[in-house]
Amino acid sequence: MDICVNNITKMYGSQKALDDLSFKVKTGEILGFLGPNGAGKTTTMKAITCYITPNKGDILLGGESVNKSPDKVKSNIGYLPENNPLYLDMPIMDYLTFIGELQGVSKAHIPSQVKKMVQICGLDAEKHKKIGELSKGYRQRVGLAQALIHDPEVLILDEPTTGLDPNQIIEIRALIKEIGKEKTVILSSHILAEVEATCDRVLIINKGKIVADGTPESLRKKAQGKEILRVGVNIKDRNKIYKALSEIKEVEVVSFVEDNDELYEVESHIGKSSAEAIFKMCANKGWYLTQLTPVEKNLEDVFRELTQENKSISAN
Ligand SMILES: Nc1ncnc2c1ncn2[C@@H]1O[C@H](COP(=O)(O)OP(=O)(O)OP(=O)(O)O)[C@@H](O)[C@H]1O
Repeated sequence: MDICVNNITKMYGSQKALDDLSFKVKTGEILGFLGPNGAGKTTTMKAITCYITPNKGDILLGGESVNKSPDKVKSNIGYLPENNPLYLDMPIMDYLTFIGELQGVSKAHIPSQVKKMVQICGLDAEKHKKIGELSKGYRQRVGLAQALIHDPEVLILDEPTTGLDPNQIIEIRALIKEIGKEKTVILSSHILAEVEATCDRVLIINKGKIVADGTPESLRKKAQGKEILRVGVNIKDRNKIYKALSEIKEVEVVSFVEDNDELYEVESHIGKSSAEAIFKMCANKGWYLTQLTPVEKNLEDVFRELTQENKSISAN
């Protein structure tokens, strides 16, 4: 089921939490929603799930509007809110049955749906425990199970791995990827590795506006701009190498790499590549080239660049 967010603005008093925000998510996509604290991720998710009403704009889920048909929209959404609020005194099975009833699953189907969720979310070994007796990772699984109990087509997950240990994070990410094969998923995070590991596409939001949109790979490439090469030359006289590299016409900046007296970082002029000239120069001089590799910006650099300054890129 497609999601179309059309020009939504949300004000909290005089504060603009969302500023004319628009984006689309296609059926079957896992979209990572990234942004620093206060960027507007939770507000966007609450608007999609009809928990808040935007001051302007509309959101369509499979063509149904959050403004005109909120009940229809809600019936198609599974939501795991930030901090995963759960009834700690309830046993897992009772809790899932209760949520199934609230979500309008027919009485006849509730036992089989609960059983299915327990199986999909890997809760079988713990299913007779009270929620308060579970580890954080298992509580998160219960949160996912409650979001999925009515078999929604869209899943909205607000920071689903917050507070989990590294093993639990890997398990929950794998579970989300598996679920995402059949559902449209939006997942918010400020952990870059999370969206890289789980999502097909990334939206970066800052101050209520989209500042980047694309696959993790395409965003990295777009943000790359200039070629940066890591160059290794096995010659003791560093200044001699530095001077020779600096004199190559395609090269703009040469830097020493700390803690390694064989390595240099070479930045080319915009639109130029220095790799061939560096290779030829070393061959001509009889210098042994130990490394010539492009330095890739990672998503963390892209994120920092885009959320510190008012830049924006689209990699679609
Ligand atoms: N109920 C509210 N009343 C007033 N301001 C709010 C309310 N909810 C959110 N805000 C403000 O709206 C802005 C966006 O908040 P939001 O919670 O959507 O950000 P976020 O990207 O989810 O942040 P975080 O990563 O810290 O959870 C923030 O400046 C926040 O203080």
